[in-house]
Amino acid sequence: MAEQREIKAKTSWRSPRTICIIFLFIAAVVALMTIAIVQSKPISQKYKYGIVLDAGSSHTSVYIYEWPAEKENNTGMVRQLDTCDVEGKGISSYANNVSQAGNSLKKCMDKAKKSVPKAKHGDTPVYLGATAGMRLLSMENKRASDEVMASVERTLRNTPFDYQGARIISGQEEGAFGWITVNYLSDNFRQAKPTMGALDLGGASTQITFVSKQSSVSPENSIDFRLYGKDYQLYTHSFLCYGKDQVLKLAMAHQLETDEYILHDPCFHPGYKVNKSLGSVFNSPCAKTFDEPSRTFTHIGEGKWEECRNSIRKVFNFSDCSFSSCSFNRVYQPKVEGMFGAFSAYYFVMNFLNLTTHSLEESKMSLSKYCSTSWSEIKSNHPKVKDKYLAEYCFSATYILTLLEDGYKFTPENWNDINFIDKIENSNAGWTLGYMLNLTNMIPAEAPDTPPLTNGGFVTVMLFLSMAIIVLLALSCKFFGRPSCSSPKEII
Ligand SMILES: O=P(O)(O)OP(=O)(O)OP(=O)(O)OC[C@H]1O[C@@H](n2cnc3c(O)ncnc32)[C@H](O)[C@@H]1O
Ligand SMILES: [Ca+2]
Repeated sequence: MAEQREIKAKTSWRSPRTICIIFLFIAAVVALMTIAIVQSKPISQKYKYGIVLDAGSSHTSVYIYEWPAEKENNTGMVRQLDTCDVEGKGISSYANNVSQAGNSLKKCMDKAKKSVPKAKHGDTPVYLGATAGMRLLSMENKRASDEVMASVERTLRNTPFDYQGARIISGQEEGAFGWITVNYLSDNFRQAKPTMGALDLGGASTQITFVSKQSSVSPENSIDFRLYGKDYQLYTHSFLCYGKDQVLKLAMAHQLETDEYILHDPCFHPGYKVNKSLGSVFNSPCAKTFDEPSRTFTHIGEGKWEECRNSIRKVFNFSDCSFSSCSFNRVYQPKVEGMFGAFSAYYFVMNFLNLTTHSLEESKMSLSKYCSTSWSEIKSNHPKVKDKYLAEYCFSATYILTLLEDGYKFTPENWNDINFIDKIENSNAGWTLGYMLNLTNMIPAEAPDTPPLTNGGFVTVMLFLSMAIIVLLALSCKFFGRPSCSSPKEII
């Protein structure tokens, strides 16, 4: 009897050992469930979408972005899902045929309807930003510019997407959002890495944006951002009329001042000879208007690189500067610092000429040789490239080198800090992604909360707790000696 009582006392669930095991068991189960709830996010990946139309001076592109719905504040999460190049020229070319401006976008918007899942159409914001071509049109003819914008707005409102606006963005915004894009795609914000500057060369304007330690003496060139808990002071400037199409007009207009009938152009290949209308040069507010725009002149190539560079230098004013330092045209610019990403026409041109990894001196030598090559040889070497692009590569690359070296003051020593880039992680470098991230509040000023454990830590804790539960279960079986825990043989 006494022995039986002793066994009973030993196996009683009130014994300190049993209470301890039960307590540990409950604690382990509670801990396991709490961690699972806190750590786990919904496993099904729900995506969100956004569409931005880049209505540039030379053409319009539609960019469709995608990101996991529950991770929108994590940088590096938005990716470019699809793009569509609108057929024809930029929307500013529809000044005399405004209704076609909106119609020109329809094919690409139909493509966007296929890229974004139907159920998400209504929740997908669509934005249109117009750049330098429309800035010039609005200076020249405000009414035509308003009508073009109204026409594109009508088309976008007629899509199933969530229309959020169509506007002409400022040069400052264009520069700053290009900088946000390249640094977001390089994950420089979240990792607090040094940022890279952004160089954008369009058809009608060009932008330079970078973080400078020198405090800005010119408020219109300065933008402050707080991103992911870090302050950034940006220097930015957009030069209207210094995109590569407008600068070509400026350079030709300068040369036509001496002879209005024949233009012997050192920036075009020997053997190039084309009759052009004066209007094709003087039809922009960037170049003075001419009295007889329909009269023609003969454009003759000479292929002399040194002379080409000298003629391009004439479109810059390097002399007057009322600040401690200037780029050109009396615009303040601190010394360039750090790495740079150069995109759009910088990339198209330097990539075509295989100059993206050359030093400054090598680029000059190579370009000098290329410019002196005859037009017939150039054409036969590149039968598939558009004549307009092909004829202009010598001019465009000479302009790029002059802008970077004489304009922005890059030197042979820091030339290789410039990376000529098209895409980063499959997304195009350009202002559109930064614009959308800003309008959807997807880059927070402060760093967002991170999960309490890393994935590795989470798995380790879960494994440990699971093993603890199994051990506790085994122990409790042993101590209570309950039949359900015994082997089938023992039960029999
Ligand atoms: O920023 P803005 O000034 O409004 O102009 P854009 O947005 O239309 O300008 P892009 O960057 O699209 O293009 C810049 C220039 O490069 C030209 N371009 C585009 N693709 C090219 C290629 O493959 N080779 C040479 N030039 C090209 C284009 O015609 C423009 O003159
Ligand atoms: Ca552009």
